[in-house]
Amino acid sequence: MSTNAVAQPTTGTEDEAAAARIRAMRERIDAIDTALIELWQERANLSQQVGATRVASGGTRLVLSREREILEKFRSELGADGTQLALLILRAGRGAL
Ligand SMILES: C=C(O[C@@H]1C=C(C(=O)O)C=C[C@H]1O)C(=O)O
Repeated sequence: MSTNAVAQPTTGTEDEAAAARIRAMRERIDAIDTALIELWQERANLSQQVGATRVASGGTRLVLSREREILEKFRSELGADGTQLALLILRAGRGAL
């Protein structure tokens, strides 16, 4: 390896055919992770804008009935992990209370 070579994460197998398949699947995983991060940030920004718009018009920062709907949607699609994920998503959109 030359001194400028970038270290690649190991595939965890010595089998070259399996390693090639793993590398290909990891490309898609990396693309999904990038999309998730972008969507996470876009959603948090939108959620904060909704809250600011509502407060500026005399409303409340949060609407708990709407948050319950979102929690239920994630729970029904993803089970208990969905509930935990939705709680994190909602928290990201709140910013500093
Ligand atoms: C974004 C909103 O404001 C708040 C944030 C929510 C969210 O992040 O989904 C949901 C309800 C509100 O507590 C909204 O009312 O839609």
